[in-house]
Amino acid sequence: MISLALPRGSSLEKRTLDLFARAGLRIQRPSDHSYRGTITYGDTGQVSFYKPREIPLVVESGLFDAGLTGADWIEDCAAKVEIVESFTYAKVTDSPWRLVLAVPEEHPASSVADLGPGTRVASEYLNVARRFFRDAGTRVELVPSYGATEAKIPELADAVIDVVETGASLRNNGLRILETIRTCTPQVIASPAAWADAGKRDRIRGIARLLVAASRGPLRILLTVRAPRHRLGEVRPHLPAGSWRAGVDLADDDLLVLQGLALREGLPEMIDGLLRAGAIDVIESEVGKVVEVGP
Ligand SMILES: Nc1ncnc2c1ncn2[C@@H]1O[C@H](COP(=O)(O)OP(=O)(O)OP(=O)(O)O)[C@@H](O)[C@H]1O
Ligand SMILES: O=P(O)(O)OC[C@H]1O[C@H](OP(=O)(O)OP(=O)(O)O)[C@H](O)[C@@H]1O
Repeated sequence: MISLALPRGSSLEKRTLDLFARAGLRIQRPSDHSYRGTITYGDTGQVSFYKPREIPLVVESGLFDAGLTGADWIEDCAAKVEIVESFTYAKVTDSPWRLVLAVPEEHPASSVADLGPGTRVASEYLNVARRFFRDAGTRVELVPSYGATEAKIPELADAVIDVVETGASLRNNGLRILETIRTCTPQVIASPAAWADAGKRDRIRGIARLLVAASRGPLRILLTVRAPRHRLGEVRPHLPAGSWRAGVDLADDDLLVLQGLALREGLPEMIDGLLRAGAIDVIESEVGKVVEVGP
């Protein structure tokens, strides 16, 4: 039986649960306010909901076999965990978010080196901030923040290190990015103890594989193409890479049924090419997930 720590809160909880659902990994809990539940994957595992910043430590210590949280908190905790997989969703977009150093629009600095000693920098990510300024050789005063970090300027701070996803929060608070410290993604992590256990490692890998399949599936389309056997040579170069022969049309031995996974981008041109090369029709089907065997 496996135990998982999943993120609680407005930023990662909903989209993480959506991903598990699309992966076919059923998480059940009595209500959205329950912090404990179960996951069904072969047998039944335990799921607990923790704040993203706490997850690296409860996984590192082995209290949980695995977890999912933001790379920013894994780095801030300097947690010794196995990074099993990364995804690209954030709170509202499907792109990585960034940890940035930001200052008011009118601030004269053009890089971190321009911040004078005694500059007050508010952040929730105190360890990342400490390492960043040490590496930059800049002495500042770090001010702990517990959220709404941009609001600390001007009373409590002169600059912030905070999360940027769409940039709306910085814009709305009259701030601009001075330096990007790192880009971050949600990551599946495993405890060193669970990773050393072949049975648990297999389970964690299996879960990660299904999550990857569910996150990539919707980017692709399954194309089913019917083409006369004698036109195969012309049609083949227009098929998606890695296509396969699915069979022969029941009504016509000379008609091949071909299939392949195509990316959504460039699909209209691919279909035009197939029809021009001799295909008699092309069927597009939505893909749920493509589970690949992996390393
Ligand atoms: N747009 C975003 N804003 C804030 N955090 C984000 C965003 N997108 C992804 N994240 C990531 O989600 C995690 C949020 O952690 P945090 O402890 O701040 O919880 P939260 O979900 O924002 O909590 P709350 O609901 O209390 O605001 C971090 O890893 C963070 O970087
Ligand atoms: O670039 P954006 O898309 O605007 O996203 C980033 C903002 O969102 C988060 O704040 P949140 O609303 O979660 O409040 P908090 O700071 O209190 O956690 C984060 O702390 C940033 O302020």
